[in-house]
Amino acid sequence: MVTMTNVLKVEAVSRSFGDRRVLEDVSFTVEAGRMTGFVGANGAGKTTAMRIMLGVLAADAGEVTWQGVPLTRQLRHRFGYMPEERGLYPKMTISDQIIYLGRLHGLSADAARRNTDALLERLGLGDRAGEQVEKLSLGNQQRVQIAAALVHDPEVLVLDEPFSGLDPLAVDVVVGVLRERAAAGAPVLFSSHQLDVVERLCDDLVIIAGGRIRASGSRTELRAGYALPRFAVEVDTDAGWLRDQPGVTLIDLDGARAVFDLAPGTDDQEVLRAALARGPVRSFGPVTPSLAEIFREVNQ
Ligand SMILES: Nc1ncnc2c1ncn2[C@@H]1O[C@H](COP(=O)(O)OP(=O)(O)OP(=O)(O)O)[C@@H](O)[C@H]1O
Repeated sequence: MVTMTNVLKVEAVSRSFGDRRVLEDVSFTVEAGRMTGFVGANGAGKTTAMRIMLGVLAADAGEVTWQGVPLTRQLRHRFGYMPEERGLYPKMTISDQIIYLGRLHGLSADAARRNTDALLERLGLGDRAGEQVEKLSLGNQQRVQIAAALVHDPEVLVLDEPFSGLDPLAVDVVVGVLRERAAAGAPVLFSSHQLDVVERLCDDLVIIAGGRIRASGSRTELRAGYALPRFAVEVDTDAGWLRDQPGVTLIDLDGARAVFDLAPGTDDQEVLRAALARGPVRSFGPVTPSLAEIFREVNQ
């Protein structure tokens, strides 16, 4: 059962490099059983925050807790971490490498082999298991990185750009694997620049810009919070009459389809009735902003 304390919590974390403040009072939570997308422009501070979460880098202030307990080396050992760049051993075979990492995390030889075989199979690398890592394409090396993060059945997953370099089919496979981990109760935090993937995948979102958290919460809440008073309508004939409709600002008109904003206090049903009075209405409703639109607004 997921309890309230089953969260990975970043609390008031700040970090500077020299006199440059890179993270400023950063707080957010990653809840068990949920996929949390961490998005921000280049240099926003995602990698720095993730490195602090994994103890690779110290915070100047603030702390990171798991189930209410400040992170220790021992606790972090039970985490799965995919850094932006992990040095894989180029000459080692893929399976030896993953087994080795599993053993490092305390798995028995049997368990390490079993998990490695299953993961490599799942990630589409089953028939490459005996090959050296350096012989793999970048995308396949990325799959090995994912196997490396997951081999010890971690309690918590923190993944920096797990989808970069993957083709769309590989993205789907990795999405499936991560969803399973979340469904089994792990909090999963992942950063990505592929907003379409984040939009499809995440339950919760954390948006960072210039080292500060600009928005966080469930994807549904965030989208609702940023919803503009914007509507789309599709009718059978030209929708140009909307120009003269009180309270309506036409944003886009494409023949029978139109997107428009409503002035505060204007009843959308009034506009619908006006449309119906002119003939059939095929669709009518508010436009929910995409993650890309929210992201642009936050970064303005
Ligand atoms: N070791 C370091 N020394 C000095 N500055 C650093 C160091 N690591 C990161 N920075 C700076 O901190 C800022 C945040 O970098 P970070 O890598 O966390 O961003 P990011 O959001 O992960 O970016 P990207 O999407 O490009 O990977 C950048 O301005 C970067 O130059």
